[in-house]
Amino acid sequence: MKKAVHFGAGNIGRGFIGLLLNGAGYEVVFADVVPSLIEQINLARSYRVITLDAQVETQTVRNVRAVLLDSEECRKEIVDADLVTTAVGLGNLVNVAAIVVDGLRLRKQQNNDQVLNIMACENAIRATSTLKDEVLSRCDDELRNWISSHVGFADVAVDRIAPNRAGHAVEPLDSVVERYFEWDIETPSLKGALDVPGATFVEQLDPYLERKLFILNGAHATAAYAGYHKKYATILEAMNDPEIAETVTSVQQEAISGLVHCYPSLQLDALEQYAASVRARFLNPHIQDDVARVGRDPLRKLSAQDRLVRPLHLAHQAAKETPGIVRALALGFAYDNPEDAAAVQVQKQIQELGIERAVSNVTGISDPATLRQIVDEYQAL
Ligand SMILES: NC(=O)C1=CN([C@@H]2O[C@H](COP(=O)(O)OP(=O)(O)OC[C@H]3O[C@@H](n4cnc5c(N)ncnc54)[C@H](O)[C@@H]3O)[C@@H](O)[C@H]2O)C=CC1
Ligand SMILES: O=P(O)(O)OC[C@H]1O[C@](O)(CO)[C@@H](O)[C@@H]1O
Repeated sequence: MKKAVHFGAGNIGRGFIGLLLNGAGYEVVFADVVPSLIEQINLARSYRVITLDAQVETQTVRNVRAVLLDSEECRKEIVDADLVTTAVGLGNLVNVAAIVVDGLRLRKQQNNDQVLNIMACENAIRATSTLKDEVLSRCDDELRNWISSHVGFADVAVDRIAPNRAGHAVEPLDSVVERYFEWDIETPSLKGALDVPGATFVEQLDPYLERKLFILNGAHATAAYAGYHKKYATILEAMNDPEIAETVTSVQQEAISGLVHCYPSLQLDALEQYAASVRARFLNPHIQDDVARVGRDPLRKLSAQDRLVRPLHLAHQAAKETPGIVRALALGFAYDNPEDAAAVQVQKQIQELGIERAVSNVTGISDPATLRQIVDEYQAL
């Protein structure tokens, strides 16, 4: 049986990646940093994935095990794995990289000729490439050369909303998801054959990845920050507010104008259909998704290469105005949730540096006119 080591046994790890890999015939070994989660998985050896929809569907993922991230067991699991995947949060990839390097060193020592593919399923531009850089920076030349001929690092886009479990899950390991899913895998970087039923294999990932990150995640973050501003607890409540729904639609339209300009392979009609389907997914009445989950870590979400600032630049390249994204960014800077450590850091910057310098620091935006628009919008909130 093929074996996958998946780092991060959280919402998307269990509810999407683990589920699909199990369906593709892999034994899935989860690696996580939470000992109680490891114990629960090893005790149950299975878990449920519940689809939140008009017709609730419950699937059981069997034949799973778990190991602690920083353990000998975890390093050894990499020696004979066919696949390594992650869904740990972009900032945690550095910790995964350190363990993966140790595992690859062991794999090389044991003369394992079998090729391995690695995919980081994080919401970010080319997260696998980020992981690859972290891995290679920790290797000597010999290991680096071996890796280049034996290990494929394929960038991916993952599209499925796995909301907070609270309010939905019954059993401790239940994972809850929406019905829709898309997993796009960039083929040229793969080593050997990879067959995951349900995944989409593409030659060039960027259009797929940016379409998803901007039209879904950028719009979702907008709904979260606008919802928080109006004191709504969930995305559903926020999206039922016509003013917020209008801002979300504007953000999507501005992102689309930049995407069609940048990627001729993307068709306007198809993008508009995708955007409408995304708004319908946000309005799924069976999902209570907290604005705090969707808006989490604004320091990352408001940064230069992420879901709001990058589409803003693409739209500007297409000579389009961006009032929707400007408002979304202003709302992001107004997200002063004291329970979110990154939001607290953003607020600290605003207090210490003033709003204009904080916006420029966090977003990397240097154009004075754009900065002015964001600051004016923030001050008018
Ligand atoms: N929830 C969702 O709908 C989707 C999430 N993603 C991405 O997947 C990643 C994870 O998101 P969620 O599953 O929602 O978060 P989560 O918080 O539910 O799960 C993350 C898991 O990773 C574990 N973890 C943290 N650092 C680790 C490390 N160094 N090694 C191993 N495990 C570690 C945590 O203990 C937790 O169990 C994020 O990058 C997110 O952007 C992507 C698509 C959909
Ligand atoms: O996981 P992140 O990057 O913090 O952002 C949350 C986003 O990711 C998702 O959980 C899945 O794409 C969305 O529901 C939400 O927009």
